[in-house]
Amino acid sequence: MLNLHQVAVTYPNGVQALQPVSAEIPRGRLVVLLGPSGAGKSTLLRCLNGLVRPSRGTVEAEGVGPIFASAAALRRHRRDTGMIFQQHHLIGRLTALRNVLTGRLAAHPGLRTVLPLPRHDRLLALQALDRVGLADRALERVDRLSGGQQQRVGIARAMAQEPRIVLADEPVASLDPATAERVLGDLFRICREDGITAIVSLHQVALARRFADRILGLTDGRLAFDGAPDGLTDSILQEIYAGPAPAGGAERLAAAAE
Ligand SMILES: Nc1ncnc2c1ncn2[C@@H]1O[C@H](COP(=O)(O)OP(=O)(O)OP(=O)(O)O)[C@@H](O)[C@H]1O
Repeated sequence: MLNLHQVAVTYPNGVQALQPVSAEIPRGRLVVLLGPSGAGKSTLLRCLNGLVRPSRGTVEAEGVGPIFASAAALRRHRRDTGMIFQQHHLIGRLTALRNVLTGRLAAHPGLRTVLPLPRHDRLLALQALDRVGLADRALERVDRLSGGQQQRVGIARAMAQEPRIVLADEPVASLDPATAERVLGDLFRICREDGITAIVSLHQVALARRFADRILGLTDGRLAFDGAPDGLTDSILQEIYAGPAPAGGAERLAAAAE
């Protein structure tokens, strides 16, 4: 379970990126964050992984409590939380397996991180690659893989961490539509199989409808929609993407609906 209570963020430059947002996300739920550029999706994800400390409000995680209460709480929460990024943040010259193994480092604090990881970790990493269909590419340099395969390695790295929660910031934004759908399908399938809570920001409404149990729609830092995909009507989409200002609204809505 993840609980956001009145979470608001104002950056030091005065930008109010998030107005008070509250949401309770039960364990295992697959949540998609939608909203136009600048709506606050990344900021919300950064609050959920502890990279941005909210100016107001609290974030609570199951088994941890308020994640900003202490350095130990934040560490515990981060250990439970796998991250997937748009540009994957992989190390190109290392093999897929070595990249996935970095997902195991958090399980070995201190000196263990400079020693070879135990066989158990290598097995977990290989299994994670197998689940995204890349076991046979385990020993290949990551920079020789396609964009979709690299993002699958990113997913495998997050899964090797054995997380309770996965946070992904536009994980398929740089992939072609067919690859994006397959990669996202893999991510949500694994999360569903393992009961992992997933919170994923996307720009594609169709993919959100297809994969999410629940959609959070942000506009101008405000939660404009919180519900099942069925409830995401055209007028709500209009509100999320077009916002109160008409300039450019129709184009943004059309682009998002593609
Ligand atoms: N580190 C920062 N310092 C100051 N302002 C920031 C910072 N990060 C984001 N912002 C501002 O906060 C607002 C929300 O940005 P955020 O990146 O959360 O939106 P987003 O919905 O993820 O957008 P995108 O889809 O383009 O990634 C924007 O106005 C942005 O310019």
